[in-house]
Amino acid sequence: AEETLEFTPLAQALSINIGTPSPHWAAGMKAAAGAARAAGLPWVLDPVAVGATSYRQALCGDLLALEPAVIRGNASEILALAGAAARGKGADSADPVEAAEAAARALAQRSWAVVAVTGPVDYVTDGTRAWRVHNGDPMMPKVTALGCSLTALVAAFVAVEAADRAEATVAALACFGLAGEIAARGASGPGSFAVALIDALHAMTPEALDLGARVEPS
Ligand SMILES: Nc1ncnc2c1ncn2[C@@H]1O[C@H](COP(=O)(O)OP(=O)(O)OP(=O)(O)O)[C@@H](O)[C@H]1O
Ligand SMILES: Cc1ncsc1CCO
Ligand SMILES: [Mg+2]
Repeated sequence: AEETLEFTPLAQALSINIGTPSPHWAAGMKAAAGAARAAGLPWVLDPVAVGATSYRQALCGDLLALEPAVIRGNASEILALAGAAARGKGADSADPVEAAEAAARALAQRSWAVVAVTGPVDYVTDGTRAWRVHNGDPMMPKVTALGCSLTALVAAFVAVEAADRAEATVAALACFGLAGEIAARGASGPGSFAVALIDALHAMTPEALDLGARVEPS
């Protein structure tokens, strides 16, 4: 809260993750989102476990009013954010991605945001266009906070491709999922997988992403 007004304009994009909220953090999040909006910077929202508590629900309501460029969550989080019934278990999803597609479209249409629902096959929509991203590996949901990491990567992609936030989001999801596929080849469990994923992201090239991305319009 003390620094966001000065730090935010130094960035080209902002990622806000409500993972462990409290009033002091919430004030910092709102000040940062407001500073990003004032500076014309895109910002990305990760509504961690939003359906689990009324405090998170209210905080996300306040943050939505500050116009995120992209919202990235699992199916239960997107359902809860859109006001629909969700079965999320804390930060984990208990709903299939398909169950949140209509909620994602509705959320995108009533806000300015591109909405990404992640899971075995990811779904991205700007309210009009939509895509499915097939990249990923079943080891990914066994490492908590990979969704949070992905939201930060979405912010990085939006920072350099602000002209089309939806395409930037799709590319970030394909990149992260493909890195997961590469990491899984050499990993023996979630611990070595997490390390290998960082290495695979570091080694990713535009050519490898073009070859390995599995994206379809929906
Ligand atoms: N069963 C699966 N198979 C393949 N990829 C998956 C699977 N589940 C999730 N992923 C991938 O894992 C990444 C993180 O998405 P996920 O939906 O698990 O986020 P999340 O629930 O917000 O995670 P966290 O809250 O732990 O940060 C995405 O790239 C997604 O495509
Ligand atoms: C960032 C964060 N904070 C609590 S859980 C978590 C990751 C799961 O979303
Ligand atoms: Mg999450």
